[in-house]
Amino acid sequence: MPIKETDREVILTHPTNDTTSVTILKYGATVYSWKLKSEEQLWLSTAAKLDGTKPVRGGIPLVFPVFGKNSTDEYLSKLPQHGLARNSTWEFLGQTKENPPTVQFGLKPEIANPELTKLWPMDFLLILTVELGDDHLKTAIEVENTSNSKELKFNWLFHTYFRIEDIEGTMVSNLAGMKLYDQLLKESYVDKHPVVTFNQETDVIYQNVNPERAIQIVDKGVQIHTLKRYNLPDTVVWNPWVEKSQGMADFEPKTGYQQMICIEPGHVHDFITLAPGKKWNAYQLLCKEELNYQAIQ
Ligand SMILES: O=P(O)(O)OC[C@H]1O[C@H](O)[C@H](O)[C@@H](O)[C@@H]1O
Repeated sequence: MPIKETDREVILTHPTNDTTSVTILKYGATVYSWKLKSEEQLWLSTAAKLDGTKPVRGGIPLVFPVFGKNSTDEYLSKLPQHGLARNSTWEFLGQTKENPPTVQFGLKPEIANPELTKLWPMDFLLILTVELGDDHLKTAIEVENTSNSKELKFNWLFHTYFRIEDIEGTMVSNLAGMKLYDQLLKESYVDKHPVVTFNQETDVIYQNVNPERAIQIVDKGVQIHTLKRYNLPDTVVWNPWVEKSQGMADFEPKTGYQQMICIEPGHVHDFITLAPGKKWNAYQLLCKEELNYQAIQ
């Protein structure tokens, strides 16, 4: 059976290769494992909570309707960091395609975390589509404003934790020349480095990253992950390094920062505003590709 549903999660196995699979927790509709030919592609903390008591530390948490902690909007400012989608149990809507196996999950205020919808009383419908290819994983989101009178203002982001061998031997390509906001320095500048490398805590938001650029994670000259995006202009690059990892109770092992890098495509630099009845769509596609330095023209 290519699709297995339990109370807690949904597992898709590729019909022509049973060593390729994806596991999605209903809590947060969080993809927490993606295996390609038996090899795990995503990082998951060994202390991650999978019981719905906390957002998952690892995999692909979904960030909506606000990225980070907002301090200006009347309602969004009341929500916890990264909003309510990752702390709500989504409804499994079933399978929509046999091959590549594709499933959908839905979230609306009636089933979302009631403590949080009380703070942000908006009408919305989210549909997450997860497609497991034999060589890719695509996660697509549709946001619908189901109100007939009020605008819907939101951010969206796929908080993707990639598994890597060694952060100090890792480079991220094709972000060169992009403007970024450094969340630690609280400063904006243009990144002129040909590739991003890591030797300390990193928390930056690249803005308006050309949609045709594939972001590649390169380990000692070898491409290990390629990330493509549709309708997601911003990209957050995050590694907590030593001290920040120490401070996160659900981040284990404490040396785990060496084996992970978050590359998070989203729309977070400003808000999307949807008129009543309108829909907005976006996706990320994770795959493997030849090295292609598009940033160096
Ligand atoms: O600890 P969390 O709420 O899951 O957030 C984890 C991280 O998410 C993003 O990458 C932000 O840019 C970081 O500032 C934040 O620390």
